[in-house]
Amino acid sequence: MQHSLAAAGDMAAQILSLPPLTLLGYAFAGLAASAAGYVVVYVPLRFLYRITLHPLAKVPGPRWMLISGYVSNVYWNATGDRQGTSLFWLKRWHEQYGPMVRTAEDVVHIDDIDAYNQIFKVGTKFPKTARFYNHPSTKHSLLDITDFHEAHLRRSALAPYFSKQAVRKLQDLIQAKVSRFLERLVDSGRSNTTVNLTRGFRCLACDIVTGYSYEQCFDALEDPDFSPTWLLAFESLVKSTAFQAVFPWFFAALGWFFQTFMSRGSIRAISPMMAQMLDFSDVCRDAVLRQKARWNAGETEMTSIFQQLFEGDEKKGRKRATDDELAADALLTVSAGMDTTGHTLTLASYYLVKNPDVQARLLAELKTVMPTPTFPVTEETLDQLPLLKSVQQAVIKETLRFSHGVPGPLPRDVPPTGATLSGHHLPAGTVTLNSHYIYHTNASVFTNPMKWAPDRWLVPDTREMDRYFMPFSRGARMCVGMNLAMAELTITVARMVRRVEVSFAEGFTDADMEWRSLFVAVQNGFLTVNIKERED
Ligand code: HEM
Repeated sequence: MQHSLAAAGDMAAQILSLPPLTLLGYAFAGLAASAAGYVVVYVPLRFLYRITLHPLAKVPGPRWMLISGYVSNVYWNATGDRQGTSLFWLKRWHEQYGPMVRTAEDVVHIDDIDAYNQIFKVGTKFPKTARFYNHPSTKHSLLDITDFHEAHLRRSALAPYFSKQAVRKLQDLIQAKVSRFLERLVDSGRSNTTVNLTRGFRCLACDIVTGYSYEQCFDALEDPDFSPTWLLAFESLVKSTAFQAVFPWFFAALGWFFQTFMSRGSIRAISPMMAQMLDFSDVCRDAVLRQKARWNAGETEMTSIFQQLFEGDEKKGRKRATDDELAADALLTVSAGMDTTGHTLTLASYYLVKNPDVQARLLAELKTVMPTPTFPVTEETLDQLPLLKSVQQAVIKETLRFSHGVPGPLPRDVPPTGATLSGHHLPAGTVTLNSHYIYHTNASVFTNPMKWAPDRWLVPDTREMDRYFMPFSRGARMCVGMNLAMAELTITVARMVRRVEVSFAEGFTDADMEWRSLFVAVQNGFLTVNIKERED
Protein backbone atom coordinates (compact mmCIF):
# COMPACT_ATOMS: atom_id res chain seq x y z
CA MET A 1 0.00 0.00 0.00
CA GLN A 2 2.71 2.40 1.07
CA HIS A 3 4.67 1.37 -2.02
CA SER A 4 1.85 2.17 -4.47
CA LEU A 5 1.12 5.52 -2.75
CA ALA A 6 4.75 6.48 -3.18
CA ALA A 7 4.60 5.46 -6.89
CA ALA A 8 1.49 7.57 -7.45
CA GLY A 9 3.18 10.50 -5.69
CA ASP A 10 6.23 10.13 -7.96
CA MET A 11 4.04 10.11 -11.06
CA ALA A 12 2.14 13.24 -9.92
CA ALA A 13 5.44 15.00 -9.24
CA GLN A 14 6.72 14.04 -12.71
CA ILE A 15 3.53 15.35 -14.38
CA LEU A 16 3.65 18.62 -12.45
CA SER A 17 7.26 19.16 -13.45
CA LEU A 18 6.29 19.24 -17.17
CA PRO A 19 6.24 22.68 -18.89
CA PRO A 20 2.79 24.36 -18.64
CA LEU A 21 2.16 24.23 -22.42
CA THR A 22 2.84 20.50 -22.54
CA LEU A 23 0.52 20.05 -19.55
CA LEU A 24 -2.20 22.01 -21.34
CA GLY A 25 -1.68 19.87 -24.44
CA TYR A 26 -2.13 16.69 -22.40
CA ALA A 27 -5.25 18.13 -20.76
CA PHE A 28 -6.80 18.93 -24.18
CA ALA A 29 -5.82 15.54 -25.55
CA GLY A 30 -7.42 13.90 -22.49
CA LEU A 31 -10.63 15.89 -22.93
CA ALA A 32 -10.79 15.17 -26.67
CA ALA A 33 -10.25 11.45 -26.02
CA SER A 34 -13.05 11.45 -23.40
CA ALA A 35 -15.42 13.31 -25.75
CA ALA A 36 -14.59 10.91 -28.59
CA GLY A 37 -15.06 7.95 -26.22
CA TYR A 38 -18.43 9.37 -25.15
CA VAL A 39 -19.65 9.75 -28.74
CA VAL A 40 -18.07 6.63 -30.28
CA VAL A 41 -18.44 4.15 -27.40
CA TYR A 42 -20.80 5.38 -24.65
CA VAL A 43 -23.63 6.85 -26.78
CA PRO A 44 -23.90 3.79 -29.12
CA LEU A 45 -23.77 1.36 -26.16
CA ARG A 46 -26.38 3.37 -24.28
CA PHE A 47 -28.57 3.45 -27.40
CA LEU A 48 -28.18 -0.33 -27.76
CA TYR A 49 -29.23 -0.77 -24.14
CA ARG A 50 -32.23 1.52 -24.60
CA ILE A 51 -33.56 -0.49 -27.53
CA THR A 52 -32.81 -3.98 -26.18
CA LEU A 53 -32.55 -4.48 -22.40
CA HIS A 54 -34.26 -1.32 -21.11
CA PRO A 55 -37.62 -2.05 -19.37
CA LEU A 56 -39.36 0.09 -22.03
CA ALA A 57 -37.55 -1.55 -24.96
CA LYS A 58 -40.74 -3.18 -26.25
CA VAL A 59 -42.71 0.08 -26.39
CA PRO A 60 -42.74 1.11 -30.06
CA GLY A 61 -41.69 4.51 -31.35
CA PRO A 62 -39.14 6.23 -33.59
CA ARG A 63 -35.81 4.79 -32.47
CA TRP A 64 -33.79 7.91 -33.34
CA MET A 65 -35.53 9.69 -30.46
CA LEU A 66 -33.64 7.37 -28.10
CA ILE A 67 -30.13 8.35 -29.19
CA SER A 68 -29.99 11.34 -26.89
CA GLY A 69 -32.69 13.15 -24.94
CA TYR A 70 -31.20 16.55 -25.60
CA VAL A 71 -30.55 16.12 -29.29
CA SER A 72 -34.00 14.69 -29.99
CA ASN A 73 -35.83 17.22 -27.80
CA VAL A 74 -33.95 20.23 -29.09
CA TYR A 75 -34.33 19.11 -32.68
CA TRP A 76 -37.87 17.88 -32.16
CA ASN A 77 -39.60 20.62 -30.28
CA ALA A 78 -37.42 23.56 -29.36
CA THR A 79 -35.76 24.98 -32.43
CA GLY A 80 -36.62 26.58 -35.76
CA ASP A 81 -39.99 26.01 -37.37
CA ARG A 82 -40.45 22.82 -35.37
CA GLN A 83 -40.79 24.76 -32.10
CA GLY A 84 -43.99 23.67 -30.37
CA THR A 85 -44.99 21.24 -33.14
CA SER A 86 -44.27 17.93 -31.38
CA LEU A 87 -48.00 17.35 -30.94
CA PHE A 88 -48.54 17.14 -34.67
CA TRP A 89 -45.70 14.63 -35.03
CA LEU A 90 -47.12 12.67 -32.10
CA LYS A 91 -50.48 12.37 -33.80
CA ARG A 92 -48.79 10.85 -36.86
CA TRP A 93 -46.63 8.57 -34.69
CA HIS A 94 -49.70 7.22 -32.89
CA GLU A 95 -51.25 6.39 -36.27
CA GLN A 96 -48.04 4.53 -37.13
CA TYR A 97 -47.12 2.91 -33.78
CA GLY A 98 -50.41 2.52 -31.86
CA PRO A 99 -51.72 3.85 -28.53
CA MET A 100 -48.35 4.09 -26.79
CA VAL A 101 -45.27 5.71 -28.32
CA ARG A 102 -41.90 5.89 -26.59
CA THR A 103 -40.43 9.35 -27.20
CA ALA A 104 -37.36 9.27 -24.93
CA GLU A 105 -35.49 6.81 -22.72
CA ASP A 106 -38.09 6.98 -19.91
CA VAL A 107 -40.96 8.85 -21.60
CA VAL A 108 -44.06 7.47 -23.32
CA HIS A 109 -46.88 9.36 -25.00
CA ILE A 110 -50.32 7.78 -24.72
CA ASP A 111 -53.42 7.90 -26.91
CA ASP A 112 -55.78 5.63 -24.98
CA ILE A 113 -58.76 7.10 -23.13
CA ASP A 114 -58.86 4.29 -20.51
CA ALA A 115 -55.19 4.91 -19.69
CA TYR A 116 -55.90 8.66 -19.57
CA ASN A 117 -58.74 8.09 -17.10
CA GLN A 118 -56.50 5.91 -14.94
CA ILE A 119 -53.83 8.63 -14.81
CA PHE A 120 -56.15 11.63 -14.43
CA LYS A 121 -58.84 10.16 -12.15
CA VAL A 122 -59.69 11.63 -8.74
CA GLY A 123 -57.43 9.85 -6.24
CA THR A 124 -54.81 9.10 -8.89
CA LYS A 125 -51.40 7.83 -7.82
CA PHE A 126 -49.66 9.44 -10.82
CA PRO A 127 -48.11 12.74 -9.63
CA LYS A 128 -47.11 15.66 -11.84
CA THR A 129 -43.59 15.27 -13.22
CA ALA A 130 -41.31 17.53 -11.18
CA ARG A 131 -38.70 18.05 -13.89
CA PHE A 132 -41.37 19.51 -16.14
CA TYR A 133 -43.40 21.51 -13.63
CA ASN A 134 -40.58 22.87 -11.44
CA HIS A 135 -40.15 25.85 -13.62
CA PRO A 136 -38.54 29.18 -12.62
CA SER A 137 -41.54 31.25 -13.74
CA THR A 138 -44.05 29.22 -11.66
CA LYS A 139 -41.84 28.43 -8.65
CA HIS A 140 -43.77 28.21 -5.31
CA SER A 141 -47.15 28.25 -7.09
CA LEU A 142 -49.88 25.60 -7.01
CA LEU A 143 -49.06 24.57 -10.59
CA ASP A 144 -45.59 23.60 -9.44
CA ILE A 145 -46.59 21.36 -6.53
CA THR A 146 -46.15 17.67 -7.28
CA ASP A 147 -46.93 16.20 -3.85
CA PHE A 148 -50.62 15.19 -3.74
CA HIS A 149 -51.28 16.13 -0.13
CA GLU A 150 -49.62 19.52 -0.40
CA ALA A 151 -51.45 20.27 -3.67
CA HIS A 152 -54.75 19.21 -2.10
CA LEU A 153 -54.21 21.58 0.84
CA ARG A 154 -53.42 24.52 -1.45
CA ARG A 155 -56.24 23.77 -3.91
CA SER A 156 -58.84 23.30 -1.18
CA ALA A 157 -58.03 26.81 0.08
CA LEU A 158 -58.53 28.33 -3.39
CA ALA A 159 -61.33 26.14 -4.78
CA PRO A 160 -64.28 27.63 -2.77
CA TYR A 161 -63.72 30.96 -4.53
CA PHE A 162 -64.06 29.30 -7.93
CA SER A 163 -67.18 27.22 -7.26
CA LYS A 164 -70.22 27.74 -9.50
CA GLN A 165 -72.00 29.66 -6.70
CA ALA A 166 -68.98 31.85 -5.97
CA VAL A 167 -68.62 32.71 -9.65
CA ARG A 168 -72.34 33.50 -9.90
CA LYS A 169 -71.90 36.05 -7.11
CA LEU A 170 -69.19 37.58 -9.23
CA GLN A 171 -71.35 38.12 -12.24
CA ASP A 172 -71.61 41.88 -11.78
CA LEU A 173 -67.86 42.17 -12.20
CA ILE A 174 -67.82 39.99 -15.33
CA GLN A 175 -70.77 41.90 -16.81
CA ALA A 176 -69.13 45.26 -16.09
CA LYS A 177 -65.88 44.23 -17.77
CA VAL A 178 -67.70 42.77 -20.79
CA SER A 179 -69.68 46.04 -21.06
CA ARG A 180 -66.46 48.04 -21.08
CA PHE A 181 -64.94 45.70 -23.66
CA LEU A 182 -68.00 46.05 -25.92
CA GLU A 183 -67.93 49.84 -25.58
CA ARG A 184 -64.33 49.77 -26.81
CA LEU A 185 -65.37 47.63 -29.78
CA VAL A 186 -68.30 49.87 -30.62
CA ASP A 187 -66.02 52.94 -30.43
CA SER A 188 -63.57 51.29 -32.83
CA GLY A 189 -66.46 50.72 -35.24
CA ARG A 190 -67.48 54.35 -35.05
CA SER A 191 -63.93 55.55 -35.69
CA ASN A 192 -63.27 52.89 -38.34
CA THR A 193 -60.25 51.49 -36.53
CA THR A 194 -59.05 47.95 -36.75
CA VAL A 195 -59.05 46.00 -33.49
CA ASN A 196 -56.61 43.33 -32.35
CA LEU A 197 -59.24 41.03 -30.90
CA THR A 198 -56.70 38.45 -29.65
CA ARG A 199 -55.17 41.02 -27.33
CA GLY A 200 -58.54 42.57 -26.53
CA PHE A 201 -59.77 39.22 -25.18
CA ARG A 202 -56.59 38.74 -23.16
CA CYS A 203 -57.12 42.19 -21.60
CA LEU A 204 -60.73 41.33 -20.83
CA ALA A 205 -59.77 38.02 -19.17
CA CYS A 206 -56.98 39.74 -17.25
CA ASP A 207 -59.24 42.48 -15.88
CA ILE A 208 -61.83 39.93 -14.76
CA VAL A 209 -59.37 37.62 -13.03
CA THR A 210 -57.39 40.40 -11.35
CA GLY A 211 -60.56 42.27 -10.33
CA TYR A 212 -61.79 39.08 -8.71
CA SER A 213 -58.61 37.59 -7.30
CA TYR A 214 -57.26 40.57 -5.46
CA GLU A 215 -59.68 43.44 -5.94
CA GLN A 216 -57.13 45.30 -8.02
CA CYS A 217 -58.22 45.34 -11.62
CA PHE A 218 -55.23 45.90 -13.91
CA ASP A 219 -57.35 48.06 -16.24
CA ALA A 220 -55.80 46.42 -19.27
CA LEU A 221 -59.01 47.24 -21.16
CA GLU A 222 -58.13 50.93 -20.91
CA ASP A 223 -54.95 50.53 -22.97
CA PRO A 224 -55.67 52.28 -26.31
CA ASP A 225 -54.44 49.31 -28.42
CA PHE A 226 -55.13 46.53 -25.92
CA SER A 227 -51.35 46.25 -25.72
CA PRO A 228 -50.07 47.08 -22.23
CA THR A 229 -46.31 46.55 -22.14
CA TRP A 230 -46.53 43.68 -19.65
CA LEU A 231 -48.84 41.84 -22.04
CA LEU A 232 -46.22 42.07 -24.79
CA ALA A 233 -43.63 40.79 -22.28
CA PHE A 234 -45.95 37.93 -21.44
CA GLU A 235 -46.30 37.01 -25.10
CA SER A 236 -42.49 36.83 -25.46
CA LEU A 237 -42.14 34.77 -22.30
CA VAL A 238 -44.68 32.21 -23.48
CA LYS A 239 -42.76 31.82 -26.75
CA SER A 240 -39.62 30.81 -24.87
CA THR A 241 -41.27 27.89 -23.06
CA ALA A 242 -40.20 25.19 -25.54
CA PHE A 243 -36.58 26.14 -25.02
CA GLN A 244 -37.09 26.45 -21.28
CA ALA A 245 -38.51 22.93 -21.14
CA VAL A 246 -35.27 21.56 -22.62
CA PHE A 247 -32.87 23.74 -20.64
CA PRO A 248 -34.70 24.49 -17.36
CA TRP A 249 -31.42 24.71 -15.42
CA PHE A 250 -30.16 27.41 -17.77
CA PHE A 251 -33.24 29.57 -17.22
CA ALA A 252 -33.23 28.89 -13.47
CA ALA A 253 -29.56 29.94 -13.28
CA LEU A 254 -30.18 33.00 -15.46
CA GLY A 255 -33.18 34.05 -13.36
CA TRP A 256 -31.25 33.57 -10.11
CA PHE A 257 -28.27 35.53 -11.46
CA PHE A 258 -30.43 38.42 -12.69
CA GLN A 259 -32.45 38.61 -9.48
CA THR A 260 -29.47 38.27 -7.13
CA PHE A 261 -26.82 40.40 -8.77
CA MET A 262 -28.54 42.93 -10.99
CA SER A 263 -30.70 45.95 -10.37
CA ARG A 264 -33.97 46.22 -12.27
CA GLY A 265 -32.42 49.11 -14.23
CA SER A 266 -29.52 46.94 -15.44
CA ILE A 267 -31.90 44.12 -16.36
CA ARG A 268 -33.98 46.64 -18.31
CA ALA A 269 -30.89 47.74 -20.24
CA ILE A 270 -30.12 44.13 -21.27
CA SER A 271 -33.65 42.84 -21.77
CA PRO A 272 -36.57 45.29 -21.56
CA MET A 273 -39.00 42.37 -21.97
CA MET A 274 -37.61 40.51 -18.98
CA ALA A 275 -37.72 43.69 -16.90
CA GLN A 276 -41.37 44.24 -17.87
CA MET A 277 -42.20 40.68 -16.92
CA LEU A 278 -40.52 41.15 -13.54
CA ASP A 279 -42.40 44.45 -13.09
CA PHE A 280 -45.63 42.62 -13.78
CA SER A 281 -44.77 39.88 -11.26
CA ASP A 282 -44.08 42.64 -8.73
CA VAL A 283 -47.49 44.22 -9.36
CA CYS A 284 -49.15 40.84 -8.66
CA ARG A 285 -47.00 40.33 -5.58
CA ASP A 286 -47.71 43.83 -4.23
CA ALA A 287 -51.45 43.42 -4.82
CA VAL A 288 -51.72 40.18 -2.86
CA LEU A 289 -49.40 41.32 -0.06
CA ARG A 290 -51.39 44.53 0.31
CA GLN A 291 -54.47 42.40 0.77
CA LYS A 292 -52.68 40.23 3.29
CA ALA A 293 -51.70 43.32 5.31
CA ARG A 294 -55.34 44.51 5.33
CA TRP A 295 -56.51 41.05 6.36
CA ASN A 296 -53.99 40.91 9.18
CA ALA A 297 -55.18 44.36 10.28
CA GLY A 298 -58.66 42.90 10.76
CA GLU A 299 -60.30 43.98 7.51
CA THR A 300 -62.02 40.63 7.00
CA GLU A 301 -64.91 41.90 4.88
CA MET A 302 -62.78 42.12 1.75
CA THR A 303 -62.93 39.64 -1.15
CA SER A 304 -59.76 37.79 -1.87
CA ILE A 305 -59.34 34.30 -3.23
CA PHE A 306 -56.26 34.06 -1.01
CA GLN A 307 -58.06 34.62 2.33
CA GLN A 308 -57.68 31.03 3.50
CA LEU A 309 -54.02 31.03 2.53
CA PHE A 310 -53.38 34.16 4.65
CA GLU A 311 -54.32 32.19 7.73
CA GLY A 312 -53.42 28.53 7.43
CA ASP A 313 -55.51 25.77 8.97
CA GLU A 314 -54.06 23.76 11.83
CA LYS A 315 -56.80 21.12 11.76
CA LYS A 316 -56.15 20.33 8.12
CA GLY A 317 -52.41 20.68 8.60
CA ARG A 318 -52.12 23.60 6.19
CA LYS A 319 -49.49 26.14 7.09
CA ARG A 320 -49.97 29.87 6.53
CA ALA A 321 -48.74 30.55 2.96
CA THR A 322 -45.41 32.33 2.67
CA ASP A 323 -45.18 35.65 0.82
CA ASP A 324 -43.40 33.88 -2.06
CA GLU A 325 -46.21 31.33 -2.35
CA LEU A 326 -48.88 34.04 -2.32
CA ALA A 327 -47.00 36.04 -4.96
CA ALA A 328 -46.53 32.96 -7.14
CA ASP A 329 -50.23 32.03 -6.96
CA ALA A 330 -51.21 35.62 -7.67
CA LEU A 331 -49.15 35.51 -10.87
CA LEU A 332 -50.40 32.01 -11.71
CA THR A 333 -54.08 32.92 -11.55
CA VAL A 334 -53.58 35.81 -13.97
CA SER A 335 -51.41 33.86 -16.37
CA ALA A 336 -53.54 30.69 -16.24
CA GLY A 337 -56.77 32.61 -16.68
CA MET A 338 -55.72 35.15 -19.30
CA ASP A 339 -54.21 33.30 -22.20
CA THR A 340 -56.45 30.22 -22.16
CA THR A 341 -59.72 32.14 -21.97
CA GLY A 342 -58.49 34.78 -24.41
CA HIS A 343 -57.47 32.10 -26.89
CA THR A 344 -60.84 30.35 -26.70
CA LEU A 345 -62.74 33.61 -27.23
CA THR A 346 -60.47 34.45 -30.16
CA LEU A 347 -61.21 31.15 -31.87
CA ALA A 348 -64.95 31.41 -31.16
CA SER A 349 -65.02 34.80 -32.92
CA TYR A 350 -62.88 33.57 -35.80
CA TYR A 351 -65.06 30.53 -36.50
CA LEU A 352 -68.28 32.49 -36.17
CA VAL A 353 -67.09 34.90 -38.86
CA LYS A 354 -66.00 31.95 -41.03
CA ASN A 355 -69.40 30.26 -40.56
CA PRO A 356 -72.07 32.94 -41.09
CA ASP A 357 -74.84 30.32 -41.13
CA VAL A 358 -73.97 29.22 -37.58
CA GLN A 359 -73.67 32.85 -36.50
CA ALA A 360 -77.11 33.66 -37.94
CA ARG A 361 -78.66 30.75 -36.01
CA LEU A 362 -76.88 31.80 -32.84
CA LEU A 363 -78.07 35.38 -33.25
CA ALA A 364 -81.66 34.22 -33.75
CA GLU A 365 -81.41 32.11 -30.59
CA LEU A 366 -79.94 34.99 -28.59
CA LYS A 367 -82.72 37.31 -29.72
CA THR A 368 -85.20 35.05 -27.89
CA VAL A 369 -83.58 35.96 -24.57
CA MET A 370 -82.05 39.33 -25.50
CA PRO A 371 -84.71 41.43 -27.27
CA THR A 372 -82.30 44.34 -27.80
CA PRO A 373 -78.53 44.38 -28.60
CA THR A 374 -77.73 45.79 -25.16
CA PHE A 375 -80.16 43.64 -23.18
CA PRO A 376 -78.54 42.59 -19.86
CA VAL A 377 -78.59 38.81 -20.16
CA THR A 378 -77.40 36.65 -17.25
CA GLU A 379 -75.37 33.44 -17.28
CA GLU A 380 -78.33 31.62 -15.66
CA THR A 381 -80.60 32.55 -18.57
CA LEU A 382 -78.02 31.45 -21.12
CA ASP A 383 -77.42 28.18 -19.27
CA GLN A 384 -81.14 27.48 -19.41
CA LEU A 385 -81.31 27.54 -23.21
CA PRO A 386 -82.55 24.06 -24.21
CA LEU A 387 -79.47 21.85 -24.20
CA LEU A 388 -80.31 19.89 -27.33
CA LYS A 389 -81.02 22.99 -29.33
CA SER A 390 -78.73 25.61 -27.86
CA VAL A 391 -76.41 26.85 -30.58
CA GLN A 392 -74.71 29.05 -27.94
CA GLN A 393 -73.75 26.08 -25.78
CA ALA A 394 -72.74 24.01 -28.81
CA VAL A 395 -70.55 26.87 -30.11
CA ILE A 396 -68.72 27.11 -26.79
CA LYS A 397 -68.27 23.38 -26.42
CA GLU A 398 -67.03 22.96 -29.97
CA THR A 399 -64.63 25.88 -29.57
CA LEU A 400 -63.27 24.36 -26.35
CA ARG A 401 -62.78 21.08 -28.21
CA PHE A 402 -60.99 22.89 -30.97
CA SER A 403 -59.12 25.68 -29.16
CA HIS A 404 -56.99 23.45 -26.93
CA GLY A 405 -56.30 26.07 -24.23
CA VAL A 406 -53.70 23.65 -22.85
CA PRO A 407 -53.16 21.23 -25.77
CA GLY A 408 -50.55 19.05 -24.03
CA PRO A 409 -48.56 17.07 -23.46
CA LEU A 410 -49.22 16.94 -19.69
CA PRO A 411 -46.60 14.79 -17.93
CA ARG A 412 -47.36 12.50 -14.99
CA ASP A 413 -45.00 9.99 -13.30
CA VAL A 414 -45.71 6.29 -12.92
CA PRO A 415 -46.00 5.62 -9.14
CA PRO A 416 -43.51 3.43 -7.18
CA THR A 417 -45.69 0.31 -7.74
CA GLY A 418 -45.28 0.58 -11.54
CA ALA A 419 -48.34 0.45 -13.80
CA THR A 420 -49.78 -1.42 -16.74
CA LEU A 421 -51.24 0.89 -19.36
CA SER A 422 -52.28 0.14 -22.95
CA GLY A 423 -50.88 -3.38 -22.57
CA HIS A 424 -47.39 -2.28 -21.52
CA HIS A 425 -45.84 -2.59 -18.10
CA LEU A 426 -44.23 0.72 -17.15
CA PRO A 427 -41.68 0.77 -14.33
CA ALA A 428 -41.82 3.33 -11.52
CA GLY A 429 -40.69 6.79 -12.58
CA THR A 430 -41.60 6.41 -16.26
CA VAL A 431 -42.99 9.71 -17.49
CA THR A 432 -46.38 9.37 -19.16
CA LEU A 433 -47.55 12.14 -21.49
CA ASN A 434 -51.17 12.74 -22.51
CA SER A 435 -52.38 15.47 -24.84
CA HIS A 436 -55.89 16.87 -24.97
CA TYR A 437 -55.32 17.79 -28.59
CA ILE A 438 -54.91 14.11 -29.49
CA TYR A 439 -58.15 13.09 -27.72
CA HIS A 440 -60.10 16.07 -29.02
CA THR A 441 -59.20 15.19 -32.61
CA ASN A 442 -59.78 11.43 -32.44
CA ALA A 443 -61.36 10.66 -35.82
CA SER A 444 -63.29 7.60 -34.63
CA VAL A 445 -65.11 9.70 -32.02
CA PHE A 446 -65.38 13.13 -33.69
CA THR A 447 -66.41 12.78 -37.33
CA ASN A 448 -64.31 15.05 -39.51
CA PRO A 449 -62.36 16.15 -36.40
CA MET A 450 -60.50 19.06 -38.02
CA LYS A 451 -63.76 20.80 -38.88
CA TRP A 452 -65.26 23.27 -36.42
CA ALA A 453 -68.82 21.95 -36.33
CA PRO A 454 -70.96 22.94 -33.30
CA ASP A 455 -73.83 20.82 -34.63
CA ARG A 456 -71.97 17.67 -33.64
CA TRP A 457 -73.05 18.48 -30.06
CA LEU A 458 -76.72 18.94 -30.97
CA VAL A 459 -77.56 15.23 -31.02
CA PRO A 460 -79.42 13.23 -28.36
CA ASP A 461 -76.44 11.14 -27.26
CA THR A 462 -73.08 12.85 -26.80
CA ARG A 463 -71.72 10.40 -24.21
CA GLU A 464 -68.91 8.97 -26.33
CA MET A 465 -67.72 12.47 -27.35
CA ASP A 466 -67.96 13.63 -23.73
CA ARG A 467 -65.66 10.76 -22.70
CA TYR A 468 -63.00 12.23 -24.99
CA PHE A 469 -63.66 15.87 -24.09
CA MET A 470 -61.42 17.27 -21.33
CA PRO A 471 -60.46 20.90 -22.11
CA PHE A 472 -60.01 21.62 -18.40
CA SER A 473 -58.25 18.29 -17.70
CA ARG A 474 -59.69 15.85 -15.13
CA GLY A 475 -59.17 14.64 -11.59
CA ALA A 476 -57.28 16.07 -8.67
CA ARG A 477 -55.28 18.59 -10.71
CA MET A 478 -57.92 19.75 -13.15
CA CYS A 479 -58.36 23.47 -13.85
CA VAL A 480 -59.26 25.45 -10.73
CA GLY A 481 -60.78 28.28 -12.79
CA MET A 482 -63.17 26.22 -14.95
CA ASN A 483 -66.39 27.83 -13.67
CA LEU A 484 -64.94 31.30 -14.03
CA ALA A 485 -63.77 30.50 -17.55
CA MET A 486 -67.19 29.09 -18.52
CA ALA A 487 -68.95 32.19 -17.17
CA GLU A 488 -66.62 34.48 -19.12
CA LEU A 489 -67.05 32.50 -22.33
CA THR A 490 -70.84 32.23 -22.03
CA ILE A 491 -71.46 35.89 -21.25
CA THR A 492 -68.88 37.32 -23.66
CA VAL A 493 -69.88 35.25 -26.70
CA ALA A 494 -73.59 35.98 -26.19
CA ARG A 495 -73.30 39.70 -25.56
CA MET A 496 -70.73 40.25 -28.29
CA VAL A 497 -72.63 38.38 -31.01
CA ARG A 498 -75.84 40.21 -30.05
CA ARG A 499 -74.20 43.64 -29.95
CA VAL A 500 -71.71 43.80 -32.86
CA GLU A 501 -70.92 42.42 -36.30
CA VAL A 502 -67.35 41.32 -36.80
CA SER A 503 -65.44 41.08 -40.08
CA PHE A 504 -61.80 40.22 -40.76
CA ALA A 505 -59.49 43.20 -41.20
CA GLU A 506 -57.48 43.69 -44.35
CA GLY A 507 -54.29 41.65 -44.20
CA PHE A 508 -55.68 39.03 -41.82
CA THR A 509 -55.26 35.47 -43.10
CA ASP A 510 -56.22 32.03 -41.85
CA ALA A 511 -52.50 31.33 -41.33
CA ASP A 512 -52.60 33.83 -38.44
CA MET A 513 -54.83 31.40 -36.54
CA GLU A 514 -52.52 28.41 -36.92
CA TRP A 515 -50.99 27.51 -33.59
CA ARG A 516 -48.27 25.55 -31.87
CA SER A 517 -48.19 24.11 -28.39
CA LEU A 518 -45.94 26.00 -25.98
CA PHE A 519 -47.74 24.56 -22.95
CA VAL A 520 -50.59 26.88 -23.94
CA ALA A 521 -51.65 27.16 -27.58
CA VAL A 522 -49.81 30.05 -29.24
CA GLN A 523 -51.10 31.32 -32.56
CA ASN A 524 -48.84 32.47 -35.39
CA GLY A 525 -50.58 35.85 -35.58
CA PHE A 526 -53.46 37.89 -34.24
CA LEU A 527 -57.16 38.05 -35.02
CA THR A 528 -57.53 41.58 -36.38
CA VAL A 529 -61.07 42.70 -37.17
CA ASN A 530 -63.38 45.54 -38.04
CA ILE A 531 -66.49 46.12 -35.97
CA LYS A 532 -70.00 47.35 -36.79
CA GLU A 533 -72.62 47.96 -34.14
CA ARG A 534 -75.88 46.07 -34.71
CA GLU A 535 -78.97 48.23 -35.03
CA ASP A 536 -81.59 45.75 -33.86
C1 HEM B 1 -60.77 28.30 -21.44
C2 HEM B 1 -60.08 28.56 -20.35
C3 HEM B 1 -59.21 27.58 -19.60
C4 HEM B 1 -58.75 26.35 -19.98
C5 HEM B 1 -58.99 25.62 -21.29
C6 HEM B 1 -57.94 25.85 -18.87
C7 HEM B 1 -57.33 24.61 -18.85
C8 HEM B 1 -56.55 24.14 -17.81
C9 HEM B 1 -55.90 22.85 -17.80
C10 HEM B 1 -55.97 21.81 -18.91
C11 HEM B 1 -55.22 22.74 -16.62
C12 HEM B 1 -54.34 21.57 -16.16
C13 HEM B 1 -52.89 21.88 -16.48
C14 HEM B 1 -51.91 20.83 -16.02
O1 HEM B 1 -52.28 19.76 -15.55
O2 HEM B 1 -50.71 21.11 -16.14
C15 HEM B 1 -55.43 23.98 -15.89
C16 HEM B 1 -54.89 24.25 -14.64
C17 HEM B 1 -55.13 25.42 -13.94
N1 HEM B 1 -55.97 26.44 -14.31
FE1 HEM B 1 -57.03 26.58 -16.02
N2 HEM B 1 -57.94 26.77 -17.86
C18 HEM B 1 -58.71 27.85 -18.25
C19 HEM B 1 -59.00 28.98 -17.51
C20 HEM B 1 -58.56 29.23 -16.24
C21 HEM B 1 -58.93 30.39 -15.44
C22 HEM B 1 -59.91 31.49 -15.86
C23 HEM B 1 -58.24 30.30 -14.28
C24 HEM B 1 -58.37 31.33 -13.19
C25 HEM B 1 -57.88 31.35 -12.09
C26 HEM B 1 -57.45 29.06 -14.31
C27 HEM B 1 -56.61 28.60 -13.31
C28 HEM B 1 -55.92 27.40 -13.34
C29 HEM B 1 -55.03 26.98 -12.28
C30 HEM B 1 -54.68 27.75 -11.00
C31 HEM B 1 -54.52 25.72 -12.66
C32 HEM B 1 -53.53 24.83 -11.88
C33 HEM B 1 -54.27 23.77 -11.11
C34 HEM B 1 -53.33 22.80 -10.39
O3 HEM B 1 -52.15 22.76 -10.69
O4 HEM B 1 -53.79 22.05 -9.52
N3 HEM B 1 -57.68 28.45 -15.52
N4 HEM B 1 -56.26 24.80 -16.62
